[in-house]
Amino acid sequence: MKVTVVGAGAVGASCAEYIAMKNFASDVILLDIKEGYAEGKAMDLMQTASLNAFDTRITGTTGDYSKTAGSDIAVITSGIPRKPGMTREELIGINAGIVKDVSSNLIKHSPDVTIIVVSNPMDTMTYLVHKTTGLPKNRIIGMGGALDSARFKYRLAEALECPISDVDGMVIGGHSDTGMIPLTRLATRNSVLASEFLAEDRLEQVKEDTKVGGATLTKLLGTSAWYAPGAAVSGLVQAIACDQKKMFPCSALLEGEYDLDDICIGVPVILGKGGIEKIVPMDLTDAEKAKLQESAAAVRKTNGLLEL
Ligand SMILES: NC(=O)c1ccc[n+]([C@@H]2O[C@H](COP(=O)([O-])OP(=O)(O)OC[C@H]3O[C@@H](n4cnc5c(N)ncnc54)[C@H](O)[C@@H]3O)[C@@H](O)[C@H]2O)c1
Ligand SMILES: O=C(O)C[C@H](O)C(=O)O
Repeated sequence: MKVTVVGAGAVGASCAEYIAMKNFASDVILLDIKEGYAEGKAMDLMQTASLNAFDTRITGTTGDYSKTAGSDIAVITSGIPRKPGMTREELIGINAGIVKDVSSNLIKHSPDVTIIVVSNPMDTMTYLVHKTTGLPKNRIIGMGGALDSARFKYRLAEALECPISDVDGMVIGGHSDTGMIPLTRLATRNSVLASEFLAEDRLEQVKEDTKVGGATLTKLLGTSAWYAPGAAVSGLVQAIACDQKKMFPCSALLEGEYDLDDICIGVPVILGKGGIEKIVPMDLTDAEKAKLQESAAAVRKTNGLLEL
């Protein structure tokens, strides 16, 4: 199993590290345009192999796509991250060109690849890859909801004063400060609804803290987060590589599902060796349906800025 990670920055390197630590891939290729950067990150990570007991070979390259040839899965993390006070949508001007160029180079060398898009604004970058590459829709996946759901569970456990392993919850919708939809109505602690333990205003606070999860970290760190994003991507990669049939909310191209068409946005999907093997329908309330339509309208507005 060969996995390419484009962008050896904060998220790319974290993602490569988590993939290696899980020890399911034979090769990880790290590619960056900054001279020597990916080679340096790869060497540093390889020097953890004996310490962390993994056999995955991590190889770095400065822009040589021939090294990525025959990749089963590729992760696109190349592009600029936001600074405090910015929205993800403001990154479109620089990142759209990078993502378009990178995805076309990847496919030239790995025509059967499954692409996971991480670069922001992620839903729009995922849509861009659909519009410009011609890859089948099941093989283009945007990562956002897996991360947002992990942050939701963190906030739920904080409010419930319980271990994170006790809680379950999911975030659907656009990967943006305003577009995320943490499904508080369905959140549970060991099958008991979170609403049995938490007052409505506390659940509302959990929802709001989840939505600004990325912005909160960006303010604290001066740039956006990388540990949880890297871990979330590695989970998606593993589900595909190991044909796990695992369910994650991911940005998927919708063609009528959830009453949405020609848009990539976060909904629950099953990931296995076929990439997105199924888009899972959900019984949403009218209010949740309306929120999803509102979130989609915002994603469409950003998609409208693409030069396709
Ligand atoms: N979808 C998500 O949930 C999520 C989570 C975290 C970060 N992100 C996004 O991921 C992106 C990367 O974030 P980061 O913190 O790793 O940034 P970073 O600056 O640390 O790393 C980005 C890397 O991309 C490289 N790069 C730029 N253009 C390239 C090209 N054409 N080819 C190859 N490499 C190129 C840069 O040299 C740099 O090393 C940002 O757009 C960020 O907003 C998304
Ligand atoms: O917040 C960001 O800009 C990066 C990423 O989308 C995140 O949610 O951590």
